[in-house]
Amino acid sequence: AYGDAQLPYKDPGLPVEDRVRDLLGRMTLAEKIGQMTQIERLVASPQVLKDNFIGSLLSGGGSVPRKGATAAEWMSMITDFQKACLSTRLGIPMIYGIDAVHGHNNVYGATIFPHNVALGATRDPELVKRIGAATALEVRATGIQYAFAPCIAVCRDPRWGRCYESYSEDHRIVQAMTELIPGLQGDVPQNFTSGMPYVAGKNKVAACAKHFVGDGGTQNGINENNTIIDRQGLMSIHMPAYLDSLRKGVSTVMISYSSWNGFKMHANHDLITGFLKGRLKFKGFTISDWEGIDRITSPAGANYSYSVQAGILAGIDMIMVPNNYQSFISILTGHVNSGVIPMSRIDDAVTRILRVKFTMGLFENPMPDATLADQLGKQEHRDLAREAVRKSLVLLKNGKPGDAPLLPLPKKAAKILVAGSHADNLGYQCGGWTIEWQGDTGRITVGTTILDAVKAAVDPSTTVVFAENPDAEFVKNGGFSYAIVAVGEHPYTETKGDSMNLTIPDPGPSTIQTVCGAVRCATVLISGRPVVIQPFLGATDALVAAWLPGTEGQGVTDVLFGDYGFTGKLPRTWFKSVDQLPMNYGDAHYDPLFPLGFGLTTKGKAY
Ligand SMILES: O=[N+]([O-])c1ccc(O[C@@H]2O[C@@H](CO)[C@H](O)[C@H](S[C@@H]3O[C@H](CO)[C@@H](O)[C@H](O)[C@H]3O)[C@@H]2O)cc1
Repeated sequence: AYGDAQLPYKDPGLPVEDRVRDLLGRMTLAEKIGQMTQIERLVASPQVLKDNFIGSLLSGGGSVPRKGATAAEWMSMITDFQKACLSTRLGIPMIYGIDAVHGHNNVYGATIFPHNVALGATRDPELVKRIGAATALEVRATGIQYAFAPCIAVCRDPRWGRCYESYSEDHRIVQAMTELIPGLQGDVPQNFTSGMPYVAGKNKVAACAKHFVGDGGTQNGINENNTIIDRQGLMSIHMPAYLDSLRKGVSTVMISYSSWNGFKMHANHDLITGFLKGRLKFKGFTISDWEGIDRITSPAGANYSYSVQAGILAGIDMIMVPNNYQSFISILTGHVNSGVIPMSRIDDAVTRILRVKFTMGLFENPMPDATLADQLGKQEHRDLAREAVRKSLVLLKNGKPGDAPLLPLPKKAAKILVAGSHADNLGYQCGGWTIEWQGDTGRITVGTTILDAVKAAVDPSTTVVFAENPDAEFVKNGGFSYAIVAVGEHPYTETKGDSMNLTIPDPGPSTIQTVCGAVRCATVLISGRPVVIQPFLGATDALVAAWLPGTEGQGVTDVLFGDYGFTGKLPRTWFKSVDQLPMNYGDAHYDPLFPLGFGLTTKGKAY
């Protein structure tokens, strides 16, 4: 065999397309299919990667080398897998993907940024770009080169369990927030051709616009369900952000579990091949969702042979299997050998995958860069997250009718009460997709709770009392100058978050009634979406929609105490009743409690 130097595909001086063509021409069918196969780390081993020529791995939600694993331990895992892939005949490096959807959220000690709904409330694309850049560094701190972000769903019904992963009900806001892509990947160069993949090197990561297309439009917000809308509606609401993503060089597009008018997206050749690849000229690679092709049939997996055929022929290039890779590989091999799937489809998929790997420099820098390990949870990133929290909070009420505004609160007071289930719970304030797939309760990682932040913010002479759910006597007799009450939703992810009533769990509402019935109070609502608030809206003096702020709770107190003013604007309509849903800005029956764009302001010392 040639030495490395003589292998054209290994020559970084050659144009990417020449390297792709040379390498593709050398590959066996097994090596090609291996590149199209993404497996979960839990079923991977160096031997499995070598034997099957696997081209990609992932961590599903919560899938970590060890609970609390350090950056070094992550890098060590990636290094072992990569060495195996590089030891194969052609030495094609693997790409490792993970859901870094609000920071590097699977990883202990990572900065956890506010979820997308909060970022939509900031109306600040430049901030989102900076978040992307910080996230890329923290992902690279673990040796990982690929993030399954941004989710550019346009959530049209807050009953959807993933609505907090959507920047807004307004596609224009979602389009603006695709700035996360150049943050993650780097800015595309001059004379860039829309649709080509782009990643600016080893401090950046490949991004993934998801979930193509119409994931946020399912009926009644039922996860993975059916988006019933005409073509004009699909193209005007759910598609625009994909055009922005392609113009910004997004390297991959993940296909949605949902259906469009009863037709599974994972089997939709017209939209994947005809529109995304044909009309929009997308040249990166498409990737299925987790068991996405299995779920083409009902029940899932009922006919995996058909699932493989339909998904690959629709134009999906990489399959997030993620576990039964032997079955996937043997069935796909059979389909090619029998002519059910033409080699040209396989070559198109592998061409796209190799194009991304060559473009991002993976052949030149396949291994983790240990010098980036200290980027994980870096204070500079936490400060950025704190800024994002400040800018995301939406002030819905500030003082009862006839009363003076309550906010900003004085830092100097004799004694204040902090109450509520979400006041001292880092897991609750981070929400789903944090450390565990479904999120968790308690001090799950490094961060600052709202209570921690209040204690740090107030004057040293101010006594801070915490009571999670105090009784009326306690509050009445406590001599408190005012109270801060933090309550809201418990963490959820995907289907587990689907809700038909959108109420917050007890004792949230009663905690508000009890505390605010006895002392002037500011309620901080932790939720992934608008929820039912009428039961306590009259009782509270002030009400702040804080969404899912993440680890940097000081962003909340920065605006509560007036160091900064409230500037956030609702990225979603706040309904009066769930019976109105779906109800979005522009609907004929639009009759909100608070409209899209609503947000009271206060003056802060800083601005
Ligand atoms: O054993 N069970 O009970 C069980 C239940 C549900 C499962 O379903 C699975 O659960 C999660 C387990 O990690 C997976 O993340 C996905 S979700 C999918 O994952 C991608 C990769 O993480 C993300 O980029 C996408 O944005 C997201 O839509 C799937 O729904 C799996 C197992």
